[in-house]
Amino acid sequence: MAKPISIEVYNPNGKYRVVSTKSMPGTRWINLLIEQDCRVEICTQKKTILSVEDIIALIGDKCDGVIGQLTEDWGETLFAALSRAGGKAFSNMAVGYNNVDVNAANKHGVAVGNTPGVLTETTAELAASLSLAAARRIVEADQFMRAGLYDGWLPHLFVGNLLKGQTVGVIGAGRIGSAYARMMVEGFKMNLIYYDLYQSTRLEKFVTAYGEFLKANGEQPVTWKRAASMDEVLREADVISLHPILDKTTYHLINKESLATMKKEAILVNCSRGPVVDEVALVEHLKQNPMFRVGLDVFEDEPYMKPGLADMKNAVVVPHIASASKVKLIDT
Ligand SMILES: NC(=O)C1=CN([C@@H]2O[C@H](COP(=O)(O)OP(=O)(O)OC[C@H]3O[C@@H](n4cnc5c(N)ncnc54)[C@H](O)[C@@H]3O)[C@@H](O)[C@H]2O)C=CC1
Ligand SMILES: O=C(O)C(=O)CO
Repeated sequence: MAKPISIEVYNPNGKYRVVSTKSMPGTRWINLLIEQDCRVEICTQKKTILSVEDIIALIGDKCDGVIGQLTEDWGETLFAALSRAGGKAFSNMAVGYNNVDVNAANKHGVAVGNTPGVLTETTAELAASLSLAAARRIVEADQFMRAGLYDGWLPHLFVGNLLKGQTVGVIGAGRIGSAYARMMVEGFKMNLIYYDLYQSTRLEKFVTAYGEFLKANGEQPVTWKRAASMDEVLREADVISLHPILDKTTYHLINKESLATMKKEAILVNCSRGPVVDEVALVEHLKQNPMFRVGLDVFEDEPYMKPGLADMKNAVVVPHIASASKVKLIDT
């Protein structure tokens, strides 16, 4: 029997009981639920990742809906528990929903929601930040400075990769991948090569128009290419950013073989989901190729990194913070 879990309650006499497994930013979502006659219970337990047992205890005997997080395993066990408690809706506070077994939810008559579109720019901006940090060796240089090792300017000190005129490769040119591509093309005048199951006509038009603008101003125009295979992107791009969904087709999309296909001095960025990259193979590749650099927001076994990754100077690692940005507050 799981221990009772601490909660904060809003609108205790509401007709529908809605549980949120975590406190979330702002109050607008709470007010919206209250307007719909919901009693809102927010889990305040000081534990970053709740277990299935913890969530079953939160659901209890009567629960109409749950708002959950990407760190939780929403499969058969939880949807069965929610359905037994009378639950009809589950909302994943995330764009990616690889942690949710939608078939199990359907089987138990629970509707599933996620948050597509709200993190497009913030995630693309972090991917751009990681691309720059890796290209210009920002973290290594920062550590060198703080260690008191800087004893004067030198022509070869922390030479990195100039992005202008290089090729950016995007794998998964959906909302986030396209936003990232636009930033890199427009911001750094990079050429684009992308691979996706679908054509991104808007992105192609954007690069064409920007190329024409540059040409009209006497500058080298940028170009785009839709690759027929992922390997084409891996072979040709200097910076490769991963933005597909995580499913069976993208699990370990980047593995020993695909890493070997990339340029020796390429930069790989992952802001999608950790298991898109075989992290053990990546660590080995980083060891063998010191000029190959990587920027990672997500990891295969979050919150852990595979052995050796933390020691690699050619890796920039941040703890899944692509969504962690503030916009002008609308409700305080
Ligand atoms: N690091 C973070 O904090 C965040 C990560 N994400 C991740 O980013 C992912 C993408 O988000 P969006 O761009 O909004 O989704 P989206 O659905 O607009 O784009 C995903 C793209 O991947 C493509 N794709 C699917 N399978 C593929 C394959 N086998 N090969 C190549 N392309 C493939 C799809 O056709 C689609 O264009 C989410 O599913 C989520 O996992 C999203 C938000 C924040
Ligand atoms: O929304 C998502 O998919 C995230 O990864 C949020 O950080």
